Amino acid sequence: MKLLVFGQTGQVARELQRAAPEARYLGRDHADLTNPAACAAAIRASGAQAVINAAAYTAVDRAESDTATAQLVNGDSPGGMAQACAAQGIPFLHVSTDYVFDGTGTAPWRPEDPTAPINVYGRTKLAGEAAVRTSGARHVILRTSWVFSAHGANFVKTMLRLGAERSHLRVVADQIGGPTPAKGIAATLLTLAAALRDGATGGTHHYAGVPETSWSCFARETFAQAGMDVTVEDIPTEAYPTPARRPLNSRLDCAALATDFGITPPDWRAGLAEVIGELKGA
Ligand SMILES: NC(=O)C1=CN([C@@H]2O[C@H](COP(=O)(O)OP(=O)(O)OC[C@H]3O[C@@H](n4cnc5c(N)ncnc54)[C@H](OP(=O)(O)O)[C@@H]3O)[C@@H](O)[C@H]2O)C=CC1
Ligand SMILES: Cc1cn([C@H]2C[C@H](O)[C@@H](COP(=O)(O)OP(=O)(O)O[C@H]3O[C@@H](C)C(=O)[C@@H](O)[C@H]3O)O2)c(=O)[nH]c1=O
Ligand SMILES: [Mg+2]
Repeated sequence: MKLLVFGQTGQVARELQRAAPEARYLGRDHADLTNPAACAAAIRASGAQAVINAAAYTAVDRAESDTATAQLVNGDSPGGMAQACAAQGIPFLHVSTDYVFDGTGTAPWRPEDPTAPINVYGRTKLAGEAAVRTSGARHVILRTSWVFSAHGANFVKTMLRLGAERSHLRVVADQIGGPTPAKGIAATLLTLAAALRDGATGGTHHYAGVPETSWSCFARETFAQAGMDVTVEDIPTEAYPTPARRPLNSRLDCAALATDFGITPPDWRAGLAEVIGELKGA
């Protein structure tokens, strides 16, 4: 299958490159997501049989003050890509986030549950979802959460960096979710791209790591696996002020993906061991 991917340097894009090196990857210099028309034109010129968008504006705090850019990248360009896919008659796969939910309650969010983002990043990602759904393209919107890998910026790498400088860290313990290895997201996207090509009905699906955990427990497991002697103090969200509000309940119910496609949630602790091994080898 001739596959076109938006994104080259991001966590998911890097894992896609490993799993599907034959696909074509467009970095910022080839397709700038602040320019929706250019993204659509890149698809029309590509001759691709399916398109994956693995690029996004993911700086959650910066998005609060850089709203227009976040909206173009997360909202408008995915819409332009999906419309171009609809016109070409090819499927479009898009990645979204737990941050489209408001984080109330403790039940895992199902794909059809009401969305109500509480920060700019989440609102712009939700706008992207809506634009993809109304484009007329056969599509999958794959929501995931708390992505980590050996590449790019993520919580694991932040913790390893801070833990090398300090023996005591304070980390929020009341935001609960599923850390997700980028490698598993890439494999899932490739499986779904093949299924769409073969005529599967798409829709909105959830894919996140298990078991559910807090950021502070995620940090502790990171230090345990890395063999670092760092104590992690549990703190409430209020004790770690940030420009963007973050949902307390980021649990994603991934049952539909298993029922429809046989894809089950990854154990993030195994994914973490792989990533730490990769970082140590680097
Ligand atoms: N990271 C996370 O924790 C989560 C991510 N997601 C979603 O998963 C998907 C993949 O995220 P992830 O791999 O972590 O992303 P990263 O933050 O690792 O990388 C973002 C990618 O988007 C690219 N990008 C940003 N702005 C532009 C632009 N204007 N034009 C072209 N490219 C641009 C970046 O390119 P450059 O290097 O040039 O800046 C980079 O390749 C996204 O849709 C994201 O919303 C969902 C849940 C959690
Ligand atoms: C560095 C640090 C962070 N924290 C908190 C802040 C925050 O609540 C939590 C995680 O921090 P991050 O900056 O990694 O979180 P954030 O960038 O908001 O992560 C999110 O990114 C976007 C793209 C998504 O789609 C989400 O699924 C989620 O992964 O940890 C501490 O409590 N102590 C610390 O020392
Ligand atoms: Mg971040």
